[in-house]
Amino acid sequence: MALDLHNSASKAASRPSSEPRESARQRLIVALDVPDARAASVLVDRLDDTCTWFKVGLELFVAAGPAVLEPILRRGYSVFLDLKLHDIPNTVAAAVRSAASLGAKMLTVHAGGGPVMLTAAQEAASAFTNGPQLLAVTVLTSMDEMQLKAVGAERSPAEQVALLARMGMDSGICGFVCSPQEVGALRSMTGPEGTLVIPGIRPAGGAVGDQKRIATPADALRSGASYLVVGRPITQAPDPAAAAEAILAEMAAVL
Ligand SMILES: O=C(O)c1cc(=O)[nH]c(=O)n1[C@@H]1O[C@H](COP(=O)(O)O)[C@@H](O)[C@H]1O
Repeated sequence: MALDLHNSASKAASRPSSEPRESARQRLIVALDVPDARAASVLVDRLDDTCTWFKVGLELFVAAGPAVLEPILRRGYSVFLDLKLHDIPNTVAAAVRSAASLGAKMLTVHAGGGPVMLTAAQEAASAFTNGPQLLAVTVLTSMDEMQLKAVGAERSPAEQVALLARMGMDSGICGFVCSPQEVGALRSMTGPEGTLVIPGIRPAGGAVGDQKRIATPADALRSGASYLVVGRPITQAPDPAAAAEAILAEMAAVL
């Protein structure tokens, strides 16, 4: 069922503002990287009040389908649909149209798909009044210089991110996903109106896992991030709500 909840009261809007924790809460996106809708529902329950955004990515979307967004949206959360679309322009534009009515506020495409694909995706998204904002994923935070070389990209991650972001901007896109290490440079390129969504967030001393280009929540915000995407440091913590609160406190301290 198509949902249009953009005009309904959001979690953020329905609560009194108590800056700066409230500001932090509105900029924290928790990645629901779980295997099924039941696990997602349990996490959303446990994290209530610690964030206003959830990210639905490939693991959950492939397992549970578009219907998994519905209960999250009904509870007033904003949804970032992270499908990282990357295909020929016609196919990506069609997928953007299919995703546009699901109620998500942000949707990812891979910048590596090239300028024609990005332009087609942006044109498809722009045709929807309440469609999602497109975010172009630049260089995955799990890639370092060696892995970039392995796929034939000779530039450093920072140079490659800048090249892809420039290409995205030329295609009409003003939202990007990059690592916290490039967010400052991208902020200079986009100015204040750019939406910079930043994964690769690791509280000091926490497990890094497969991420390569990382920084702490405070450093990412200081460098100019609009939103922080956090998965395992919260979702795999023994007490996810307490882990989220600690990240909110760190964010709030620099806001
Ligand atoms: O597009 C993304 O969200 C994304 C881009 C990127 O470059 N790196 C990255 O980690 N992500 C996503 O951000 C989340 C990070 O999860 P954790 O590493 O568990 O915090 C995952 O859901 C990734 O799919």
